Amino acid sequence: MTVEQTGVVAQVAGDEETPTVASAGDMVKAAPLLEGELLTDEEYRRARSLTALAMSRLPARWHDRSHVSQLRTELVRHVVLAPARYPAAVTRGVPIALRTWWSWVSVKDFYDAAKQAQQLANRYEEIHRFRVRRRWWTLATTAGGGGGLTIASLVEGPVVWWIAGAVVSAGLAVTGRRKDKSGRSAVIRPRSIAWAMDGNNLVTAFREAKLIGKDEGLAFVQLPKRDSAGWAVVVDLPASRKASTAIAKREDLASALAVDEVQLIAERVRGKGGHAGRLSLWIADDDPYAAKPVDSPLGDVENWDFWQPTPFGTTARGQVVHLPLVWTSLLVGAIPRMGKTYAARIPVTSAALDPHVRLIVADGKGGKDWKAFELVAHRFIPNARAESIVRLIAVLEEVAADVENRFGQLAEMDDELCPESKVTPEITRNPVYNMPLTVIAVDEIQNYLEDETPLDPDQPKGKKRGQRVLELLTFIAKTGPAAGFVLILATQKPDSQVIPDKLRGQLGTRFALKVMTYQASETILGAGTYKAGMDASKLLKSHRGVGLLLGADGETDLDAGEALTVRTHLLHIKAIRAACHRGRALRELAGTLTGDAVGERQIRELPDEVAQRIQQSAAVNEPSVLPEDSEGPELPEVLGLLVNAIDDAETGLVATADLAARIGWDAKPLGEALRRHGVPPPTPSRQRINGSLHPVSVVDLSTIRAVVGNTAR
Ligand SMILES: Nc1ncnc2c1ncn2[C@@H]1O[C@H](COP(=O)(O)OP(=O)(O)OP(=O)(O)O)[C@@H](O)[C@H]1O
Repeated sequence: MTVEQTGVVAQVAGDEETPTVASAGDMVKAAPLLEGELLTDEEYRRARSLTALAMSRLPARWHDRSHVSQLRTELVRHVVLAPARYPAAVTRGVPIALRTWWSWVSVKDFYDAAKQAQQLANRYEEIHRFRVRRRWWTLATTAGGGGGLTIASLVEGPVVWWIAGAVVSAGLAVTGRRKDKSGRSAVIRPRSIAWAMDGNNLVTAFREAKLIGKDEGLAFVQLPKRDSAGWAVVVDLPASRKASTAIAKREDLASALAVDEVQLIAERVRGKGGHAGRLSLWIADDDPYAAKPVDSPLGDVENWDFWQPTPFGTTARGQVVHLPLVWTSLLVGAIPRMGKTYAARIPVTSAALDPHVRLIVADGKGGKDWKAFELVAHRFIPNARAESIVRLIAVLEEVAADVENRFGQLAEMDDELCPESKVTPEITRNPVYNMPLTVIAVDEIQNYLEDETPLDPDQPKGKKRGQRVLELLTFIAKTGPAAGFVLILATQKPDSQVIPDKLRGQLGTRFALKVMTYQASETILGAGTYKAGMDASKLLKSHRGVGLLLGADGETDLDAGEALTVRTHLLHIKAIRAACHRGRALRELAGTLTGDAVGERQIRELPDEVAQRIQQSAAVNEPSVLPEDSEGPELPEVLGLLVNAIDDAETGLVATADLAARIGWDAKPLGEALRRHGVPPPTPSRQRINGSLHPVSVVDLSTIRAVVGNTAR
């Protein structure tokens, strides 16, 4: 028996009766007698790594005790079925052997090749010579073999014939054996992961998933071995096969390996030692997200430096994922109750714990989820009621002015202090410059963006409040990061109407928890992510707090183009409140508690020149309104009618039939007229919109606007 202690391997002397000592009639049991050799830490480590190395050389199935019973079952099955299978295999083998012999004796390959090359007449004599020679060979072998066996049987008895028969029948059985197709049919029990990890089975799985061709194989860079609660293996795909394709087809591979896709973690090996065809697989024994979530370390820390990446969650393999947010912004999206607010609050809590961060929080849901941040927030918008939306607009205008102002200040600073026209930790922490890192968190952002109330009550057709919020957020997201502004936006309605491309494109880090459709997943993660195998609609509803994290702007350490599946740390409201109390105390000490948190609710007005610049920035992205007087003699009739029929706030796709009804036309002539006047249909031209059961013909309003704008110019 070996007892393992840290750094020590001791040998127990045996299992003899433990010595006892008699004292005053009592029998006292002495400690077991140990005999051992003391090892240094280094020797112990080396011994362990040699064992691990030796283990890794064994076939994967031998690592796993549970697999033994599966092997036993398979063996018993083969033995039981053998008496029935053997004669059948021999029977199948006879015609195959005869066919093969006939093909050889008639020199079929040579004959066919000559015929195909139209050389049969020239070659016939040669072929005939071969045929005669092979017939003689057959005759000689049969006669020789038969004669030899007859003589041997006269000497040794009939056993010779039995042996010869056994050999020939075994040969025929091998020829006629049914080549088991790999796959589930050959296995009567569910396959274990250890079984799938055996080299050949892994190659078969890759073939079945169509990740490699029938004749291709895998090169094992690291043989399958146990790695925490799962199996790890690194393979090189055949030349020209890409690891990214394998990642995109993870579900097919999981099916071929007979595991749930949540158990299969496939990653490219990058950097030194990696290349585009090197794939690392980790297959968890069980659902890695079923375990208890890890508590956030932010619950325990006294303070935090927001310049440092925030611990955000863990991967399936238990590695901690840190989220750097300076220079970038975060978008979190999911269906309700999947952990969106919990996820968004993690970086906001780390900001609350840094006394040099200015916090602006808008809670579009309006409840207690964000209330604790009122203790530290420079601006706090508690809900999405009318007065709150008006205030949010004013707050964002104040921020936009601050963004502009900071760039002016940075331009004036000496090169030593500001080498790159960007804020630095020194600048953001020094109250003299008044340029703290500023985190703007907006939960349930759709409740603000969908507000259709006109900004100016006297102009009912003018800009809507939602449009204004979008315009300001886009401006801040686009211009603000270098000046120290970070946006953290969360929504339970991730569609392109709510988060248009022009805003989403500015948010460099995206976290998609469970959503219902792959389109919603793409709205959060970005176009092309579904095709690359990133689909948050495939996440399970039981996996709260689990999402795909993608760094899309190269500013973070996250891999652009490859989302990481992360389960967020758990940070309950109680811990957040305590963190906010600590953050408030730290701010009081540093003299950085400002704004709403100390009752200073007055908001500065937006200077005219900044308002104009925001306007210009919004106009570059998309003309938000149709040209005022675009109804002129040169505007075709259909476009003239549409100018009046389309609301300024409307964007995106509209059903052609709907648009036609507004101007009293039929859909078909409208479609034809639009095409005639240079308004091409979107791709695809028929789509499901507004919950329609079937795809309907659609028109893109921005294309109409662009054509009207060009025609009217
Ligand atoms: N990392 C996590 N692990 C386990 N459970 C979590 C995790 N994060 C959040 N949850 C659980 O998920 C539930 C929903 O979280 P949250 O309130 O953040 O959802 P939401 O998406 O914001 O919902 P809603 O849209 O209704 O506000 C919470 O009860 C929480 O306990």
